[in-house]
Amino acid sequence: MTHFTKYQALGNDYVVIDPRDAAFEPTGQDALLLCDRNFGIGADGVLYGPIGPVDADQPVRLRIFNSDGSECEKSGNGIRIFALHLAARHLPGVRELTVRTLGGDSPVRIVDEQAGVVSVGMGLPSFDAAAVPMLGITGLAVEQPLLVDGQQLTVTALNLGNPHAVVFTEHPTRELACALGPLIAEHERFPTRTNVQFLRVLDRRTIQIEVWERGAGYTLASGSSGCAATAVAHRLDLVDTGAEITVRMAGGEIGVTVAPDSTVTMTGGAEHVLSGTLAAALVARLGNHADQDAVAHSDRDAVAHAEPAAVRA
Ligand SMILES: N[C@H](CCC[C@H](N)C(=O)O)C(=O)O
Repeated sequence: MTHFTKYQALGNDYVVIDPRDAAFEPTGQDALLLCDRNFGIGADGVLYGPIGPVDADQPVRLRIFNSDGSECEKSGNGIRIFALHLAARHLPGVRELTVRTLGGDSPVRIVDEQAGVVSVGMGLPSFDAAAVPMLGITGLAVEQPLLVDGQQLTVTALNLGNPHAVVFTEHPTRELACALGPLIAEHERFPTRTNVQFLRVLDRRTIQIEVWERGAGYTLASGSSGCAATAVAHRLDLVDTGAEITVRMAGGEIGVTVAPDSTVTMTGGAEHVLSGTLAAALVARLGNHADQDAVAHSDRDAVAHAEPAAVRA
């Protein structure tokens, strides 16, 4: 029996596959199928962990996949969700732990398990173009011109474990995110693609963003995006240092603090939505099973081709 759980954080939803419940380690193709809202469970991404021993004093390993099957280095909402899963299943009563992803180690504090409130140290942003990576410039990727579909935009790009590109706008809307997001996310100057935020600073303690995620498309919220946008507003001295900045997103709000040394901390909610069991026929198509037959492959191809064009547009 392969069990899964599903959580959402401000409408950004993740399927959690726990190695204790699953006889397979998901591949990108598996994530694509699990995230498919028609052929699978439906989610913006898949979290696979804890990988290896679980000990509150040691970093706990997590792999993160986007809904297009790509693996990403980090997810702010994903780490908060994973922390709640760990607290519920593996580390009852533990309030502080470290989550290790491809994007580095994130210190986590469970502020209120009942309410699902978790705080995550998201690290130090790097605005160095080489670190983002953003091609075509040397030095800082701050307020750089970017030609998108004949339009000259100004973007500030940064790496916070994963890549982000922030565009200021007076009117952050879903329509704008869906129109320009994919063009920036897939722009040739971002060789590893990028998450994209459309940012409006409302006052020195409040910002608003709309998000186009690399590998997932339009999402209602993104933790790392909220942190990236706050870091950009902070870099340009538009928000206060050391104060909790409220980040408004379509699915809800998180709080982000930029410390005097520029490290970023995020606090926000998440909740367990459902637990379920994957059907045996579906499980047979997941993981690196030696017995996969041609039918299983063609099924998965069908799912891949059924992905909405917008996801990879
Ligand atoms: N939803 C995530 C972002 C996932 C990042 C992913 N889309 C990528 O870097 O490819 C978050 O809350 O931070």
